[in-house]
Amino acid sequence: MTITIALPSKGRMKEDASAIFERAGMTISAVGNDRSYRGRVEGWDDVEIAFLSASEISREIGNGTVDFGVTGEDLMREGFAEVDKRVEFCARLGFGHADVVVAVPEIWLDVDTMADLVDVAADFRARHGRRLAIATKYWRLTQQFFSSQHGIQLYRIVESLGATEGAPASGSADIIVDITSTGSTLRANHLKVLQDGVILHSQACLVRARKENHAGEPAVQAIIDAVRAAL
Ligand SMILES: Nc1ncnc2c1ncn2[C@@H]1O[C@H](COP(=O)(O)OP(=O)(O)OP(=O)(O)O)[C@@H](O)[C@H]1O
Ligand SMILES: O=P(O)(O)OC[C@H]1O[C@H](OP(=O)(O)OP(=O)(O)O)[C@H](O)[C@@H]1O
Repeated sequence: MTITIALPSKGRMKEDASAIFERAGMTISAVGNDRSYRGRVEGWDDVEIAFLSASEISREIGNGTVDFGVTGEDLMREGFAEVDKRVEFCARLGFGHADVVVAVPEIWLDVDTMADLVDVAADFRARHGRRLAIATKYWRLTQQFFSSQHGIQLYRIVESLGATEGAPASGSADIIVDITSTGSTLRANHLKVLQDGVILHSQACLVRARKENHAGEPAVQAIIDAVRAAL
């Protein structure tokens, strides 16, 4: 059986992902020329590498079209409901750290916690004639956190495809749910993270698609063991 591992072909996780495999004793070389989207691993003849973007990798693992991948936990949890039934998070790799957070305008002086936001959402329609609007590209994580965990039902998600932090200032939304690492983009846009507003601490993970043909396949466990030993 050939085992396919999807690794980032570009973007912020590319270099660190390759370095982990190198340390794991799995040296990757491109098949054909340097711009090829296929690779192989020296000494591991039954393993092939597919180079994809981090977001494509999460989709391919969730659909089971690749066996393993390196991608952000946020992308997996946003992409698939009940993701732990579909995939196994085999290892947290120690890079690509970012938090998915709820952030509100700094000038909302009396809003510091999710409980405060529950009150704001409840009053919003009476005060403003419409529901609280949340800009995000993380609509699944937002719905789980607001509706299931905090019982907030009165809100509207405004899907954002970029520059989410600008939405409150431009008036297209009241608050945001987005990723932050250094916090500088939030500060530049006069937004603050709620004290209990971290939805997910994300980082790059080695993720395995739960596939029946993995049982009894020694190379599957060998890959997991090699990567864990490299951490
Ligand atoms: N400062 C950051 N901003 C955004 N994502 C970050 C940051 N730090 C780490 N990440 C993580 O990087 C991953 C996204 O990486 P990247 O933007 O390279 O991939 P992508 O979404 O596939 O790229 P593209 O949008 O170009 O297709 C996510 O898992 C995210 O959590
Ligand atoms: O907390 P910080 O360190 O400021 O990082 C957070 C910002 O970085 C990312 O945007 P980026 O400009 O990298 O582009 P992207 O959304 O295309 O990844 C992300 O979408 C945030 O806007």
